[in-house]
Amino acid sequence: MRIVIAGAGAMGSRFGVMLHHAGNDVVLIDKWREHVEAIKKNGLSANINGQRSTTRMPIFYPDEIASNSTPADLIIVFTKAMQLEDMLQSIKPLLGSETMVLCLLNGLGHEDTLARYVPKKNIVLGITMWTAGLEGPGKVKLFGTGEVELQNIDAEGEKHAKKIVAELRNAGLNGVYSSNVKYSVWRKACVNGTLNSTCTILNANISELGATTEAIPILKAIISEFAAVAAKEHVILDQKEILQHVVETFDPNGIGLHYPSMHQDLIKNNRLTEIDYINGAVARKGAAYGVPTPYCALLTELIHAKEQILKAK
Ligand SMILES: NC(=O)C1=CN([C@@H]2O[C@H](COP(=O)(O)OP(=O)(O)OC[C@H]3O[C@@H](n4cnc5c(N)ncnc54)[C@H](OP(=O)(O)O)[C@@H]3O)[C@@H](O)[C@H]2O)C=CC1
Ligand SMILES: CC(C)(CO)C(=O)C(=O)O
Repeated sequence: MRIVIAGAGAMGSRFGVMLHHAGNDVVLIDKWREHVEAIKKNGLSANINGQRSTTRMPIFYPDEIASNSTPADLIIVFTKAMQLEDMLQSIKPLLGSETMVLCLLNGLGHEDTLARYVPKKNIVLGITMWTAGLEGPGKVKLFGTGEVELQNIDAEGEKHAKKIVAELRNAGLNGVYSSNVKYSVWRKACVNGTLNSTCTILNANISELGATTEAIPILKAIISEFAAVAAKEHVILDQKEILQHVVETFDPNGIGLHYPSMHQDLIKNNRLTEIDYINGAVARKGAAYGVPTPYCALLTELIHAKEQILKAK
């Protein structure tokens, strides 16, 4: 399969490396200059569960995409939520009538952005519990395990979405076809809504947060706000099962030692965060539906305040 990874940061690098090793023709697109130059010169260096290896894959800046490029079979977008629109604009030459676009970004509402650039029959939406971190330009750290749940958003796309699941399984990425991706997205948003902003404010990894006596009451309160807002959109969340799913992430032998991507963005890299697409989205929707969301609203304000204190860009 000719696969383009649009946004080859931490997660794009993970998916790029694993899909390349499974025999796909993988091309990376990114705009972080030092990272792109390092990969062009030395390949992508990955520390995979303690074993270092180098993978050579073509990488381009968005402005290097020629207007007469051959369309990709599959484009996996892996920017931050607030960068998605710009990326979709840049990759227009790679979008053919048969090009499927898979979006696994954290947060809510990406299908609306995608639908402005991609026909609905070609959009595949999903979530992932894989993790990844950048060690520096051209260097990624890929620890632990994970899976991908995905589904076409239009009935016409089902055959293609199932083919993507097979391709992800072949690459060891543990693809699963979701029968209700809207539910999967809200369930994953609960994971990010409980872990990402809290670990960022507390400067803690997931296990450290989980070991505090405050963790469970805070998690329960946040999940109940997500559930009340999701119900207004006809998605009925199983709060007990979701709490259990989040508690499982505390395990240090799983992803417990991971610092959520929001922590990597703000504390490690001084970057703006995706808070407006996670707790911020729930607070906004809550206000519109008349549903109180005090935890989500406060967490959003605290993260924005921290972005300002740290002068994040
Ligand atoms: N990291 C993790 O463990 C996990 C992350 N996620 C989600 O996956 C998504 C990606 O996260 P992550 O990989 O951590 O993010 P990164 O910041 O590591 O990677 C995003 C990359 O895309 C590049 N980029 C953004 N916009 C453009 C553009 N218009 N043109 C070209 N390149 C662009 C960025 O460049 P630049 O740096 O110059 O902006 C950056 O290198 C997010 O939604 C995140 O929440 C989900 C599960 C786990
Ligand atoms: C790994 C996980 C689930 C942690 O919240 C994540 O999605 C992230 O880091 O953004």
